[in-house]
Amino acid sequence: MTRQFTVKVPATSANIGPGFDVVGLSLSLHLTLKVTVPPASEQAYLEPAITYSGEGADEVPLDAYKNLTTRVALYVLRCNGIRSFPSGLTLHAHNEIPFGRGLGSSGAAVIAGVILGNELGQLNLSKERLLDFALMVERHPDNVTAALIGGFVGSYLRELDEADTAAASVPLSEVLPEYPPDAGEDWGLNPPPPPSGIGHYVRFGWSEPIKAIAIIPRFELSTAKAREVLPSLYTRKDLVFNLQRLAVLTTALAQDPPDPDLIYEAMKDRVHQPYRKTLIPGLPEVTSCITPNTHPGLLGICLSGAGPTILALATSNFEKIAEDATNIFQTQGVEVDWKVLTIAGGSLVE
Ligand SMILES: Nc1ncnc2c1ncn2[C@@H]1O[C@H](COP(=O)(O)OP(=O)(O)O)[C@@H](O)[C@H]1O
Ligand SMILES: N[C@@H](CCOP(=O)(O)O)C(=O)O
Repeated sequence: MTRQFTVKVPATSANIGPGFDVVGLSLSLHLTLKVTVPPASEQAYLEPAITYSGEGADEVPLDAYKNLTTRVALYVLRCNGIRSFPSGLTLHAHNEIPFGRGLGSSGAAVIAGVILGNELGQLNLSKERLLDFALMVERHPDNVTAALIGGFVGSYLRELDEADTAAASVPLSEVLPEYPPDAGEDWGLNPPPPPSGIGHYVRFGWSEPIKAIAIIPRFELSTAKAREVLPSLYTRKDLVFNLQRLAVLTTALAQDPPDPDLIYEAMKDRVHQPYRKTLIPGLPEVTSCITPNTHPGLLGICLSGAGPTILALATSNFEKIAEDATNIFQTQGVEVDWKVLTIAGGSLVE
C-alpha cells in the first residue's frame, strides 16, 4: 500500500539574549515535507525524487545524497540497519524559513530529517532518541530542541563518559558522508549510532500575549561564520551578567502580564552579541534605540540566533516597532523585511 505523510517543523529563535546555546523559541514559520512511499516492488530500485518550493528553492540541492534533510534521514536509517531510502520515494518540501538569517533553518532541516528517517524506517524512536540523532549533526541544542518540542525551551548537553565522548565526536563528514559511493564501490560500514541521552530539556511557560517581531536583513550570515568571531574564554563578570539575566528571563516571559522593566534588561547579553556586531551593521543601534520607554508594548530586543535577524518581543505596537527598526537599519545601508510571528507548537507528523 502507498504510504503518505506530512512532516511539519517550525522555525526557531535561539539564545533570546543571554541564553547562548541554551534556550530556543519555536516560531510560526514552517518547513513542511509531503512524503509518498510506494508499495515495495520487485522492480529495479528507483532513487528518491525531491521537489522544493519557498525559501532557498534556488540553492537547495535536490539530490537526496546532497540535501541536508534527506542526508540526515539516511543517517538515521543506516544507524538502524536500513541501508537505503525506500525505492520510488517522492518528497516535496515547502519552506517558509529563510536561510542563514538566525531563524533556525538548518535546525529545522535537521529535525525534519530525523523525523523523516524515523517515519521511513517505521522505527518508532522516542523524542529523546530523535534528539540524539539531531545533536550529532547540529551540535548546539537550542534550535533543534525547540524545533522538536515547541514553545520556549531550555536544554543542556549531558557530560559524556569517555566511550560516549568518542562516539559523539565522530566528525560530521562521517555522520553525513557524501552518498552514494561511486559505481562499483561498497556502501561501507553503517555509521555508528549516537550515544543515548545526549540532550536534556525543559519547556518553560510562555505568556499568551507575547508575540515575536522578526526584523530580517536581506543578507545571509552563516551560523558557522558568526560562531568564529566568538572568544573561547569569558570573564567571570560577563558570565555572571548573563546567568543573572537568563535565570530571571525564563520565568519573566511566563508571567501575565509580562513586566517590560524586568524583561528588557533580562534580554541583554555579553557572551555573543557584542562580538557579532561587526558582522551586522545596525545591530547595536537597533537594540539600544528601541526600548519600552520609546515603544510601549515592547518587552525586549535581541539578536535572533546567530543573526542577522533581530527579535523583538512585544505585546502591542508591533508595526511601529518593526517600522522604526527598519528605518534604523536603513540608515546603516541594510534593507530588511519584517514579520510578526506567534509561538509555534513542536514538530508534527500527520
Ligand atoms: N530546508 C532546507 N533544506 C536543505 N538545506 C537547508 C534547509 N534549510 C537550511 N539548509 C541549509 O542550512 C544552511 C543555513 O544554516 P545556518 O548557517 O545554520 O543558518 P540558519 O540555521 O540560521 O538559517 C543553508 O544555507 C542550507 O545549506
Ligand atoms: N546558539 C547558536 C544559535 C544559532 O542559531 P541559528 O538560527 O543562527 O542557526 C548561536 O548563537 O551560534
